[in-house]
Amino acid sequence: MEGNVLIVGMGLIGGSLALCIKEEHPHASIIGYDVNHKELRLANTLGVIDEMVQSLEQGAEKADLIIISTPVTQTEKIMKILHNTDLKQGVIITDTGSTKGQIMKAARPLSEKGITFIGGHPMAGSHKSGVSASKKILFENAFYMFTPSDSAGEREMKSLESWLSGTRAKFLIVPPKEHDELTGMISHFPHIIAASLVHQAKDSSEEHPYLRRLAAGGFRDITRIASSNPVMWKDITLQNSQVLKDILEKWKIEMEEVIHMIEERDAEKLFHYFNEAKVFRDELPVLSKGAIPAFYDLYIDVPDYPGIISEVTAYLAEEKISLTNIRILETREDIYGVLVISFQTIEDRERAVVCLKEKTAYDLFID
Ligand SMILES: NC(=O)C1=CN([C@@H]2O[C@H](COP(=O)(O)OP(=O)(O)OC[C@H]3O[C@@H](n4cnc5c(N)ncnc54)[C@H](O)[C@@H]3O)[C@@H](O)[C@H]2O)C=CC1
Ligand SMILES: O=C(O)C(=O)Cc1ccc(O)cc1
Repeated sequence: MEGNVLIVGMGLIGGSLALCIKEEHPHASIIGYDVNHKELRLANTLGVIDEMVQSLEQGAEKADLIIISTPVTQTEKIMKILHNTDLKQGVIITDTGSTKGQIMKAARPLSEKGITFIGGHPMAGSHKSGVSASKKILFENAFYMFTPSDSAGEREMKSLESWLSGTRAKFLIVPPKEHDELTGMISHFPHIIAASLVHQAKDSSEEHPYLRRLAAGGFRDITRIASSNPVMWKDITLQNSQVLKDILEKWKIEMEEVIHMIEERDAEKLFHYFNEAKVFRDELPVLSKGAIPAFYDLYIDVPDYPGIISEVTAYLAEEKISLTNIRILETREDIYGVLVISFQTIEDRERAVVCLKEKTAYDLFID
């Protein structure tokens, strides 16, 4: 497709979408705008955008597609500004916000003016933020949810799907209420729980100086999302507040029940509690991307000598296998540790196994 695409908010998601659109539609012009001039200049220097503008209006007036990828409270403000801006006939406005109910309410004045707004939410991302973390493959095979407003017809939906076809995501239309209930449960609520686990561990670390070192393994993994952008999560929590309050009330009751099982030393109920969770979790699809992206870990039992990490990563680099994270698990005092490398896809991990089996004699484990 050809035309001008304005991306407002040149962070992780805006940058990744810019890369996807440019790859699929090389003749389109990608214009970037961000209140953070440093981030905007970086997007330009990295070649993520073709042009930068100094004001929202300057970019909006010439855009055929406007993508708002800012924290959700800002998205509402930007929609108000766009409502009062002279836009091109036929422009499509979409967003990438993690909440949809309040944003779709804010879209009504735009629809009443005949401007097409299609709510959007790519269900993939990372705890990292900023344009330097953006990647073309971020949304591959992930769900991308749309909440079209009344002003969006089939033609506009098709046009937006074409613009975004380079994401290689699976498009899905859902009503805003259902969107917020679903994401509240499987994305927003887990973020609150991850943050609360870290808070409890922090309190406990004052009493137990070893805690920081022991928390370096599994605890670090299950709380990874607590390292996400706090501004973004403050906004999401405020916008999806009713859904989250209801879930947290249920969670409080469930935790009371767990306390009761422990006090009563009720082995059978405790067994069922863990077993039901295991059965449901084990049945979840493993190969598709969910709301919280999966990372595929490979454990490598490495000997203790300097330069071991660079040796292993060099083998992977030779085969052009990209990794997303690397760390040492220090679970025992007497051994150097296990090297854990995370990959974004199961295929990358399989290639890494083949490569390391060929080039080293280290034991490899997959969880
Ligand atoms: N991070 C993630 O994994 C995912 C995030 N989202 C949603 O996408 C949106 C963007 O998230 P990220 O890219 O991760 O955030 P980010 O923090 O990487 O980027 C946001 C950018 O928006 C800019 N910005 C803030 N207010 C602005 C304004 N008024 N005008 C112009 N620019 C402004 C910031 O300076 C920043 O560069 C959020 O609404 C978030 O809920 C959706 C899916 C995944
Ligand atoms: O980093 C992670 O695992 C995430 O949870 C990414 C994410 C953040 C916000 C979303 O609305 C969707 C996905």
